[in-house]
Amino acid sequence: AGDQVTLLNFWASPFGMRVRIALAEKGVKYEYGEQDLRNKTALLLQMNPVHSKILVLVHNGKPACESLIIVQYINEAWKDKAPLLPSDPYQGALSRFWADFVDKKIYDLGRKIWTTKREDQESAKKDFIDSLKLLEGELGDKPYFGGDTLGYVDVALLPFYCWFYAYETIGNFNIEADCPKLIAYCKRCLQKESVSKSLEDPQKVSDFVVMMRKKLGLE
Ligand SMILES: N[C@@H](CCC(=O)N[C@@H](CSO)C(=O)NCC(=O)O)C(=O)O
Repeated sequence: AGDQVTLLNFWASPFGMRVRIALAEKGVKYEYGEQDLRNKTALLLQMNPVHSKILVLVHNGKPACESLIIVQYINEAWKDKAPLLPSDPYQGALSRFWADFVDKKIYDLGRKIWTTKREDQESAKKDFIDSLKLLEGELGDKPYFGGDTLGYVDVALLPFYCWFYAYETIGNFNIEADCPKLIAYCKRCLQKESVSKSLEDPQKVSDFVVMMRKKLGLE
């Protein structure tokens, strides 16, 4: 029998979408295990005992945790197609730098936009746009961050595109107005099936965030 691959995930998680894109790029079939984060199963706690978070990739019974580590694992475990990282060490370091930048900035600033109000939200919006502009500059005129094919940085960043509508709705701003080239890049990448089938519907994500804000007493 072939590889036994299971994903312990939460549908709206941009981290989960990263791994879904990577697995699709590699053509790896997997079982999907949606997790209820308010009522974590023994399996999730057993597979990620340190953070007890999603997502976890379980490959032949062995768990891998942390989305960017999982994407690198996928790239090494299934080498026969769609390399996600350059073989050149320096280019690899640059890719890891920008994926780390996404990890450090985009999730936290995006979360700040929907969990704060007034001046806190305004400063989060500014920092968020500043971060996207840096990424837009790094992309330049390349089709993908790593060059001619979809790679590690694209996998790290693209999932957040389906959260942009939620950020814009709650923050009352327009990302495309400030970062037209980055939005054009996101839309172009969505034409790839590995991306379109891994990202969730922006309206569904936005509805989820509004529900979370109500639960947090922010609306
Ligand atoms: N750095 C990790 C983040 C995972 C995470 O935040 N998972 C969240 C849901 S998605 O926002 C999670 O599992 N939260 C549940 C909890 O914190 O109890 C990664 O890259 O995989």
